[in-house]
Amino acid sequence: MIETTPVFRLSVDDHVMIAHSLKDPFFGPAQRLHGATLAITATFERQGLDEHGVVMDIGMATEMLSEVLDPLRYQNLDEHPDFLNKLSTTEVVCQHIALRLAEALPEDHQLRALEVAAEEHPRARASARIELEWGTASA
Ligand SMILES: Nc1nc2c(c(=O)[nH]1)N=C([C@H](O)[C@H](O)COP(=O)(O)OP(=O)(O)OP(=O)(O)O)CN2
Repeated sequence: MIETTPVFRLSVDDHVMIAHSLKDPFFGPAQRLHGATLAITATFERQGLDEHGVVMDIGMATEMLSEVLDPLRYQNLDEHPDFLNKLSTTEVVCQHIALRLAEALPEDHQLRALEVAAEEHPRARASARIELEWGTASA
């Protein structure tokens, strides 16, 4: 009989509309200013469940993701202070959201990782995963 405590994952979704330009010849026409609607999934991971039988409360996870996305909504990332002198690729946006979520977690979160995925269009997705150590994040 297998007795290992499972790793559980809870995911919540949201979306964010942004504009940006990717100022590197690598990106061809996307060097010009263009818009994107990113469908965001945040996944929280925990070994075992808490005393309520959950990874974390869905309402709390949904609210945290929404609050982290609020400063990005309808923004031109070329002008956003957190993306100055950065290429705001989907990967970099995922990293940014993941770090902000990690910072927003309560100190006693007991999670072991979180992951943020962004769907740029139905055929392209990127994600960033952060391993957590009880309140501290390592990228
Ligand atoms: N790994 C990534 N590659 C690209 C990203 C990204 O965020 N991560 N972003 C873009 C553009 O912002 C845009 O989403 C797509 O631009 P496009 O020129 O249409 O790029 P494609 O690679 O889809 O198509 P091409 O055949 O290269 O024109 C681009 N890449």
